[in-house]
Amino acid sequence: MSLLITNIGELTTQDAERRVLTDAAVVVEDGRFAWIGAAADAPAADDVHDAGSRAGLPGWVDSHTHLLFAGDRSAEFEARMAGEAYAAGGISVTMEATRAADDYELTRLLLGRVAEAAAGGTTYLETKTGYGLSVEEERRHARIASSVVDQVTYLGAHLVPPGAVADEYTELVCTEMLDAVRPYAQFADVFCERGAFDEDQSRRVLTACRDAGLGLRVHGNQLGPGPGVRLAVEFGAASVDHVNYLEPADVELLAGTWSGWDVASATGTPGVVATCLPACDLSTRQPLAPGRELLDAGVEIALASNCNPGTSYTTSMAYCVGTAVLQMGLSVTEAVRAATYGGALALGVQDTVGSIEVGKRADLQLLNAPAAAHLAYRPGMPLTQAVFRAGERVDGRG
Ligand SMILES: N=CN[C@@H](CCC(=O)O)C(=O)O
Ligand SMILES: [Zn+2]
Repeated sequence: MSLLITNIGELTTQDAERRVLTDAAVVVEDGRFAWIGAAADAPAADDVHDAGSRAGLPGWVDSHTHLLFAGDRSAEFEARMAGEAYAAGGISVTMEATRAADDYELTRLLLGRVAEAAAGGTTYLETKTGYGLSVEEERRHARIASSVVDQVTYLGAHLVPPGAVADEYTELVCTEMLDAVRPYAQFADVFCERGAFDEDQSRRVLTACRDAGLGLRVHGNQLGPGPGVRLAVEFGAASVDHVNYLEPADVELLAGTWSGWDVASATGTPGVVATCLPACDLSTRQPLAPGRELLDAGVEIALASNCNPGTSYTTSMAYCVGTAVLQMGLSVTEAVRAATYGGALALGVQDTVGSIEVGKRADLQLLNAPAAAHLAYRPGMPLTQAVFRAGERVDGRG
């Protein structure tokens, strides 16, 4: 079966030339883009979807989420809005609630959040463990997550659970817990921050997970300057996430990892992606990550929702894109790229998703708007009209 999506008023491809086509069409065959061009030249297909002159763009690639959780932390949020600082310790509140939820309940909650993300245009999703924090619970969460999302990141090193001794827990994360989660995960992560894991503990986690064959990422420089970026670069991590407090040396280190990459043609060897999480920054009252500075230094950035109950309870990538344009100094094109191709780079799947190119998975969203600029021009409006993942509608409206 082939599908022609035609009458696309503005098509933002995010291909190597960053082409934006007008009056465009795409043909999908076997779940992949088989043809892209002017609507007037489009070949026939078995099925036709008329986009009604709407704007089309790649589906969002959300490269940083913590979707597997139960419980509510709105009181903690309210306290923060009244002036309290965010502290890593809140993670244990969610740990308790999540441990208490059975498989059925956790799967139901996860599916609901994935459906919400899809309705908002997300077509590729990563999620992390990190609310289990025991061998059996981390295994259980990884198993459930792997049956629902595209990629699972092992985050046993999210918090030293209450009552545990930091060095003993770190050893568990590096041995028995890692073995238990390994079959379900593609990446590993560590929350390298004051109140979570220090530099030495983070290095032990990254070493063990790298030796177990997992790709690496780091939660770094979120609550203050620290060693997160330096460690991510040292270990050749795929991404370092948060990056709110960067010293000039951190930006330089990150830029150095991109020396073998040609930004203009998106070819070469990718470096360490800096993942900015604007919804989290606003919800924790941290300075917004310096996305503009990073781009200007030649660093590829990603935008992600960081959906979690503590610091960022939203799956809305459109909100992140709008904020990046309105408050971080990115152009609409740069923000859309960071939320699509940038996310794909952070997850190592840029050859498969993240742009509209022949051969890639047919992940595309249509907006109830004539141009992608409306994402920032009309902030907060529910603009997503239709979402295709591998050529199939996933927005629940089709
Ligand atoms: N910073 C670490 N982990 C999450 C927050 C987790 C929580 O507070 O529950 C984040 O990415 O912001
Ligand atoms: Zn996170």
